[in-house]
Amino acid sequence: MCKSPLHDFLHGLPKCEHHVHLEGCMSPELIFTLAERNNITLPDPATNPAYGSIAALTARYDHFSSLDDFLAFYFQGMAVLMNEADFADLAWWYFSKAHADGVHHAEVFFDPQVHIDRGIPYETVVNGFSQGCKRAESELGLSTRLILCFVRHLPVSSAADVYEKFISSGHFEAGVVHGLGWSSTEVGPPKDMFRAQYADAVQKGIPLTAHAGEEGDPTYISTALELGATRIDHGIRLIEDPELMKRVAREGTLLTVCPLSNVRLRCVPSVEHVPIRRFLEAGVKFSINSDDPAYFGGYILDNYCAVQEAHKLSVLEWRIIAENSVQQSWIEDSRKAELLEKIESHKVLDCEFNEQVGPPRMSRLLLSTWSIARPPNRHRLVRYASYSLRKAHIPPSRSGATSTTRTSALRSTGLAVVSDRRMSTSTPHSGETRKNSGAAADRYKLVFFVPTENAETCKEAIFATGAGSFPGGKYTKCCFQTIGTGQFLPNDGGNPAIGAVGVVEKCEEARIEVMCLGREVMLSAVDALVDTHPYEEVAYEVYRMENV
Ligand SMILES: Nc1ncnc2[nH]cnc12
Ligand SMILES: [Zn+2]
Repeated sequence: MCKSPLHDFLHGLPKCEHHVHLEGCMSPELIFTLAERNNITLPDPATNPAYGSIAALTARYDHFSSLDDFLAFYFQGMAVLMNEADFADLAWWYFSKAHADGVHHAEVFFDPQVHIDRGIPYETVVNGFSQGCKRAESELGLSTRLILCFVRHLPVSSAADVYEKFISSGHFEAGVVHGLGWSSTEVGPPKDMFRAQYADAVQKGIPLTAHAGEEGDPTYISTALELGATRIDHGIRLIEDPELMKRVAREGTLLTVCPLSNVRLRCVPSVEHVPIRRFLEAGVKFSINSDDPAYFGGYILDNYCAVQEAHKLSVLEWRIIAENSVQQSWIEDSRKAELLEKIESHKVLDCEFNEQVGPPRMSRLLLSTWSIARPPNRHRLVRYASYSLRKAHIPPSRSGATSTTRTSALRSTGLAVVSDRRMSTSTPHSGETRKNSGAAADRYKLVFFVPTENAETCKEAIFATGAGSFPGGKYTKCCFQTIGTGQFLPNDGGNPAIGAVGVVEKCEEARIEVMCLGREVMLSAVDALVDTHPYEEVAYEVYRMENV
C-alpha cells in the first residue's frame, strides 16, 4: 500500500483498464506450476539461470534492460499455456485481481500469433480467454473487451493469417473480440507493417489501437494514427513532438499509459519522468494501466499509487483521469453512463484524507483539462461542488456526514451559472440568469466558445472591462485558450454567421477561460462578449469560484 493520503480514494475510484496483456499476468509461480502440469520443459538453468527457481525468475524481472529483453521472458512464460482451461484461468485470475483493485471495465490484449506459432489453435486461445471474460462479467459485474494484438516480431504473413481467422470466425460481429491492436518489438520492423490489415479493419468499423511511442520516437505514433488507430498504447514519447501532441489533444485520442512498465523497461528512469503533468497540461487524455503486471511489479492500483506518489495529483485531477478513461472506453453509452455515475458517487468526503491543493494548480487543471471530458452539465456542476467542499476544509470527523449535511454544504457553495445561448434561447443573456446566481461572491470564471478568427477581438473587448486582471494590476490580459471543434445545426428562423440553415456546421473554435474579479466586471465582460461575438447565439458559461 502506498503512503499517499489518497490511497483509499484511489483504491475505491472506479477504474477502467485499457492496457493489460493477459499473457503478461503469468506470475513466475504460475509459469512453474503450468510447466509441470502441462509437461513443458522450461529453459535449462545451466544456460539461463533465471529459470533455476521461482525466486530467481522473480529476481530477474527486476533487471530488464529493454523491451526486447523483457519480451524474451514474456514469450517464454506464455509457452506453458496449452488448454482452453489454462487461458480461461489466467483471464479469471487477472479479472479477480483487477476487480479487487477497483476496476469496473477492462479491455485486455492477447497475442494469438505467438500461440498459433507453437501449435495452439486460434479457437483454443479465444475460447479460453472469452470464457474468462464471461465469468468476470457474470460473477464480478465487470464489463470486458478482448483486443487481438498483432505482434511486430513475426512476419506480416503471420498477422495476415490470424486476421483471416479472426474475420472468418465472425468473432467481431459476435462481440467475442472487440478490436485490434499491435504490440511487441517496436523499433526495427517497418512502422506501418500492418497497413493492409488496418485498412481492411477500418472499412469494417473495427476499433483499432497500437503500441507506439514506448521506445520508438513520435513517428511511430503518427504512423499508427495514419493507419487508423484511434488510441495509442504507451505514447509517452509524444511529448517530443509538440505539434503531434496538440493534434492528439485536439482529437481526443486516448493514450494508455503504463508507468511501472515504463520504468521496468527503462523507457524512463522513474515514474516522475512519465509525462503525466505534461499530458494533463496539454489536455491529452490518458488512462493509467498495468501492461504486464506479473512482470513489472504491480497491478493497476499499484500504478495509480506510483503516479500519486510521484506526481501528487489532486482529487479533481484523478476524477478527470477516471472520467476520461470511461469516455474513451470501447463500450456502449449506457455502460459509460453507469460508470460515470459510479465515479460521481465516489465522494471525496467518504475518504479520510487531508491533501491540500492550492488554487493555482486547480485553475490550471480546470483550464487545461476540464474541457476534455465534457460530461453533461450535471456532472460538471457536481465536480465543482466536490472541489468546493474540499476547499471548505470540512474536517475528517465529518467524513460520515449525512446526505443532508452534504446537500446543504453543496448549496452553500452557490455554484455555477451555466448559459448556452447558442444551444438554448431559453436562458437569455439578461436579468434572470444574473439574479438567480446567488449571493455576492467576488471571483467568477467566464468560459466562452468563439471561432478562432474572432477570438482576439472578443478577448480584447473582455479585457477592456477589467476581466483577466489580477489585483494590483501586475498581471492583465490573462486567459487560457484551447482549440477544438464547435458544431451546430442552424434551423428555420436561424441567421447563422457561419454555415447555412439545414446543414450541420463544424468549425474550429477556441474555448477561452477568463477570471473576473467582482460581479460587475463579470457582467460587463459578458456584455462585451455578446457585443463582439459574431454568432447570433453565443455559447458561454459563468462559474462562481470559491475564495480561498
Ligand atoms: N510493453 C509492451 N510493449 C510492447 N509489446 C508488449 N507486449 C507485452 N508487453 C508489451
Ligand atoms: Zn503493452
